Amino acid sequence: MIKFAIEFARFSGRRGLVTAFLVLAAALLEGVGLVLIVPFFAIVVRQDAGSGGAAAISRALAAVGGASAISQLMILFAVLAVLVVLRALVMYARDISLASLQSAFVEAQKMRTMRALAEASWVRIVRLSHARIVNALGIDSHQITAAAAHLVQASVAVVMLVFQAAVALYFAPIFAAITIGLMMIGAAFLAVTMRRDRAAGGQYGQANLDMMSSATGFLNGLKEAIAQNMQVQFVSEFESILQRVRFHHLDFVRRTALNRLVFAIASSLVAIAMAAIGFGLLAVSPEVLIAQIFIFMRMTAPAAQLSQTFRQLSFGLPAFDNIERLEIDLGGDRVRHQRSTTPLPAGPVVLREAGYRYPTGGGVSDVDFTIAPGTMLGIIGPSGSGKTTLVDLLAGLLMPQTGSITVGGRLLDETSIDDWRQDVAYVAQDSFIFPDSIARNLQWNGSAEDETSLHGNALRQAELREVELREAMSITGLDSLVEKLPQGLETPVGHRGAMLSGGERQRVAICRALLRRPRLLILDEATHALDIASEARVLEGLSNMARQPTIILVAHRKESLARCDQIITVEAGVACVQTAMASRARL
Ligand SMILES: Nc1ncnc2c1ncn2[C@@H]1O[C@H](COP(=O)(O)OP(=O)(O)OP(=O)(O)O)[C@@H](O)[C@H]1O
Repeated sequence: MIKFAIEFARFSGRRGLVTAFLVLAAALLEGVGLVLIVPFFAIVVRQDAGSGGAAAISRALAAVGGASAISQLMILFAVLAVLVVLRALVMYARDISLASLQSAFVEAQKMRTMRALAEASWVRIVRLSHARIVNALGIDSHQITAAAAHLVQASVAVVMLVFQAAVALYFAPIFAAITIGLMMIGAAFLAVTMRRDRAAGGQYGQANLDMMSSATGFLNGLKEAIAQNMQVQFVSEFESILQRVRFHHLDFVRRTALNRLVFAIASSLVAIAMAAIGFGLLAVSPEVLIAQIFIFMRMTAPAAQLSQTFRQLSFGLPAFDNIERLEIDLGGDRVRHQRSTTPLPAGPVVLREAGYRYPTGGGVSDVDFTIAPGTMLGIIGPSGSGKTTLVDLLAGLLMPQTGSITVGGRLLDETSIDDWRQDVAYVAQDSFIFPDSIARNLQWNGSAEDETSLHGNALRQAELREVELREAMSITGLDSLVEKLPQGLETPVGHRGAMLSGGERQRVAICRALLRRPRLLILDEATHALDIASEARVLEGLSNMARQPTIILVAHRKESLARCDQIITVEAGVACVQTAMASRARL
């Protein structure tokens, strides 16, 4: 909790100080209103306010012209009315300030998680379940929003309580001391309960994560599930997880409600005991006794609030721990290397004894070959032989554990990898398609803005982009598809491109990759959904491009590799190079 509080305080900075000032001002105004209760009672019951602070207020009222009880009451009402308005204004500013602080904090948390995800290495990302990330940005963040609110409420309650305790000590020292003593005992019990609440919050968080995993699993396999009538299984699994979520939540709510009930009963009993002792044993005057019991009751409210708030905070804190663990798992704790701004030199991609092995033993070793710029390299091999690992090394998703990869003579390492990725376009066999129009999907290519636009020649740039778009659409055959569609490029493609065929989705993905103007285009079984003739047309178009990128083509069909200048056969993690002639002869 202290860690969370420190992080929140550090984030809040000057804005936090202003908010704290408003919180304090609201508490002070509440306390001043409380002080006026004693003279009110004194005036109503009789004209003697006793001694101490109450008498001082009474004397002050008399001095400002309140000679009679009625005029003193009128002055008190006027002061109270001003205080109520002032307090309402301060609370208005306080609530707005608190809410904006709280949402800014949660927004910053979410952005940190998103950045950690964006900057994480591929090795770390593949180990994580998507549900964990979605859960962190959804339910966990929601819990943190609530925890931040509870932290602020707890600070407000502490300030109010301290102030009210000071007022109570001044007006009714014995009763106030008894109340503070009782609160200390309550605090000791609270510490024990908070540990239990934190454990309950952890179980609740785990149940929510399981729910998210089940939902994403179902969504990812929706088609297969429906086709095989497996919805019932998913639904019943989901239902049992929901029951767990409900159980942990209700258990916590039940315990906090019980806590509130016990607190209310105990404080009422203490108030009755105070009245009995004060009136019977100590012979305290009725107006002073009523005022003191009133003050006691007012003190119990922030105390009860404080106890509830601390419990809610403990219940919500595991979400903060989850996000922190997620960021560590994503590598958020590691120091980012300084990004290089130097483009990689032109020249071949050279692999020298490059290797990458997963802890399970899979991967590739001792890979040696050179890819000349503008050539087409084919990669073939049985399933699980290491093709994807080799491609991930070339794309810079994995760093070689042994040997090296150079581009134009420059070593691919942490300092050059971002520049290299700028030059790479990667198309997977099931590329991601956004639930938007074809045009919007093509715009998501991440290419750098053309230099000409920086010099104000936007029209020229638009013409260039138009020419490139037409060329890319013609190579991929997307032009004839778009012609047939009633809304053309503006046709929506549905969730994950469900309104397109597998081959059409691949055409969109390759077209999008070409618009990136890549230096290296990786087609990782990216044409397998096209029929042989269509695939041949796309590959022919690619090899006839005016500015042909270096192309790496991973394929299972031997026909797909007919245009390759070089073919790598990967078997059990060992890559064997064949020249074009030899490889075509073997195919
Ligand atoms: N993230 C990973 N962690 C552990 N082992 C992995 C990981 N990714 C792949 N492997 C293992 O490494 C080996 C090579 O996998 P890879 O994906 O490179 O093969 P592939 O030739 O691309 O297979 P396919 O044609 O079926 O896609 C396999 O035995 C696989 O189980």
